[in-house]
Amino acid sequence: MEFEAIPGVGEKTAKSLSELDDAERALAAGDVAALARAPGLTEGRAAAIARGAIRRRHGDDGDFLATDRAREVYRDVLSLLRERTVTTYAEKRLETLFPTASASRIEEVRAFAAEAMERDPDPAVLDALDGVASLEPASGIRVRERCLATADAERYAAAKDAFPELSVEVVEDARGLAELARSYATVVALDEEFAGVDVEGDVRVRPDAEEHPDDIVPERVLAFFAQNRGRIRAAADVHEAAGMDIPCDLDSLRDALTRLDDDGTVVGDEELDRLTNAVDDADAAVSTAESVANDHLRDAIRERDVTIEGTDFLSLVEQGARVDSLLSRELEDQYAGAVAAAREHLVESLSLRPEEADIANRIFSDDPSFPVGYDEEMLSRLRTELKAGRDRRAIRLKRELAADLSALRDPANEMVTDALELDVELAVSRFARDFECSMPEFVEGGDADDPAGFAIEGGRSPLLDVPFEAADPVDYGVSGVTLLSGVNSGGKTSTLDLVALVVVLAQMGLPVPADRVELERFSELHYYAKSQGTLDAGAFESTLRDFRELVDGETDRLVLVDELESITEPGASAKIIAGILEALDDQSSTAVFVSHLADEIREAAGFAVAVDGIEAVGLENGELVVNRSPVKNHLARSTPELIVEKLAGEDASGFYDRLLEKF
Ligand SMILES: Nc1ncnc2c1ncn2[C@@H]1O[C@H](COP(=O)(O)OP(=O)(O)OP(=O)(O)O)[C@@H](O)[C@H]1O
Repeated sequence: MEFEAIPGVGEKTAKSLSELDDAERALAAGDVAALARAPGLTEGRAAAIARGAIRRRHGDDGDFLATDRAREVYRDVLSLLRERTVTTYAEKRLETLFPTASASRIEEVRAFAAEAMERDPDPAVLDALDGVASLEPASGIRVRERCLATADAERYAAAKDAFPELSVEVVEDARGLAELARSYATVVALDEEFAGVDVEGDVRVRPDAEEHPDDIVPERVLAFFAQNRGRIRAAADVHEAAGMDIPCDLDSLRDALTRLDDDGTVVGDEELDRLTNAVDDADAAVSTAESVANDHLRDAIRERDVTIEGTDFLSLVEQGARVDSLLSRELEDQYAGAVAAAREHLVESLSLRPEEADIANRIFSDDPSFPVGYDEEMLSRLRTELKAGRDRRAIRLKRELAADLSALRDPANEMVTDALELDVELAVSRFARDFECSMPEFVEGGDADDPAGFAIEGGRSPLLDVPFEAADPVDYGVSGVTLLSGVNSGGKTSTLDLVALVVVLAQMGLPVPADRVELERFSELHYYAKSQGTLDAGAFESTLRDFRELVDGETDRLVLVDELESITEPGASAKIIAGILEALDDQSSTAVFVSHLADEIREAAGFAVAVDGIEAVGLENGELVVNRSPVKNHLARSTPELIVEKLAGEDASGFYDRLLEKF
């Protein structure tokens, strides 16, 4: 696959993607977790790459969100969804959802969302999700006691690539191999021709090394599991809490994980512990054993009366004999007892096995001496023997555990990926539940004269500045081009926001916060927020240029414009808006223009522009009581008109009545 052809993928990223097994499948599936496993790719980058690949697959040009305000609404939607994730992965994965005009993409996400909405956001599952994150390749492994050896330059380069944790050495012949075997505990020869070569040391011939990396470097899989242990355990907990299918035997997985230390060493093996302790304690034990022997002998001497005949004594003195000979003559048994006690102490305190005890016993000599001393050389032999035993045991355990864990690597990856995907689904499910959503229905686009537009029943926007529970449900539908009039603060802007939100969600393939929604599949969303006041000539000109583009291009757009009149003086505004409406009407767009100049625009327009109105149903304690659902084909009375009307009712002078007639 040509990774460079994916938008935003440079050469470096393309290279790291191509190092990934199965990158094509991951891209096609938008599998951010798998993509994030490529060297040097973060989840955020992976999400962007997946988004590009998805767009390409569905022929989406990425133009759906055509204005800043439209993009803002999408960002708000993403925030609402992201707030409902537990893992960073799910946050990033949600960014692969985007509004689009592509029917196939919408359908794909709708199928996912429909399943997601069935998911039960059980607090126990959410709790367990807290510890889950994408698995990371093991890092920081450096094995010094093992090396690879080859006589072949190509093989050398390949092995260096495949086994960055090991030294790779070039050897010419058996002699070279023998030399290496002296510096490394284990040498793995890669060339077939070394089979049967007889050299001293631990030399293995493995021409198939690259196919069995976990055999050659068991540290790799051990470090992978050690470094990702928390995440894997959490993913297993998620599976149990959510009742998901588990792709391996959990007890064996958990058991294997408890046999691993954080740094990838194997723990919990009695024999290894015994050997490790024996190596560590050997010096101290010998020194204690020495004291034991000396105490023993001292006590024995103290308790004994040594009788020696004068002639014997004289001859001893004349021979220049030292106390040793006296010892050997008179106290042989006592010495033997003392040494036996020392040996017993040594063997017992180090829990030595018979072969090891044979060496240990020779640390104390059978020849009597006082004080009792020990043989340094023998002690060093014991130490070497114990160390070798310990290292053999450790590597054997590593190999065995690595073999168990190798088989669990795929299931562990699968469990973590599934748990992370579950978090994405649960975010959608919680969104749908929190905002009482339903799945929108797409209807055919209608025809040029009568676009299908949208129809919302019981829509409530989670983006309002009031709590969601306090939002009044809004019913509103538009097909074709419409003006939306209404009292100040009646909810016109909020209505446009709701329409934009619903359409963005629907075209992302997601459920919408309404009882029922029907809409056509719009080609683009153009949403213009209210301008902050009269524009200077330059800004006004560029706004007009924007609208020139708006009326020229794709059909079936949804255009939402909030109080465009404020950009310039009212008379000119009405004429400009009327002109834009005419052009939009010609190209079967659906448009809602919020305006206080509905009458003037209608007059200036060359066709019958529909006007809907958000009405105040009255004044209550000086506050407007508003019906938030726009009334179709109804020019809403303005706030001033309502107030004049109220005053007219309270005043008999006739002044307010005459004012009222002017409206
Ligand atoms: N559906 C609703 N439910 C509850 N409150 C709402 C709803 N719609 C709007 N509001 C409240 O009314 C306030 C004013 O709404 P909005 O700004 O949309 O009115 P507007 O008609 O656009 O005002 P203006 O005439 O100033 O442009 C909002 O800030 C919100 O608090």
